[in-house]
Amino acid sequence: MGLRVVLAADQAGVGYKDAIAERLRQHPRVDEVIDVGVGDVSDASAYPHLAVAGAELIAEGRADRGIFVCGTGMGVAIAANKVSGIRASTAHDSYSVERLVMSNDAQVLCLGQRVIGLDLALRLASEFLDHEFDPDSPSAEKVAVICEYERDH
Ligand SMILES: O=C[C@H](O)[C@H](O)COP(=O)(O)O
Repeated sequence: MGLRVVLAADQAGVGYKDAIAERLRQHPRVDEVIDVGVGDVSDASAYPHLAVAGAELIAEGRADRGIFVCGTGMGVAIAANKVSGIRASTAHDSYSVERLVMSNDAQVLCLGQRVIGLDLALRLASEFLDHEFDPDSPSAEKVAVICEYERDH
């Protein structure tokens, strides 16, 4: 089965979010693109509303991965990480995107529209979906520490 990918952005990230949506509809690993908004640049909803809405879809098992965009990629990451079970980070280079999945088993990649160019954002979004966490790798027990903390607090 392919991936269900949820996209979210505030008005500072909606341009890249829409471009990524178009690109991901052609991605061989993507079955479904779920867009939680904002719909256009006139919507001034604050980034935490969109990031939390997207992260909740993943936490509820209704999406597999998320790509969230704001001005820097940092606000949506901070907000998404407040949703229990979600691991999200900004990553603006290929190596970090690879390790975001392979080391951290993150479900959400966050990008900053005011920080990187569109071509790089599109490439990183695609690469993020090409990586698959190995639950038998040595990284798994480190991720488990995060999950245990969340469960116990
Ligand atoms: O992290 C926050 C985002 O970059 C957001 O798009 C812009 O937030 P600001 O208007 O508070 O700078």
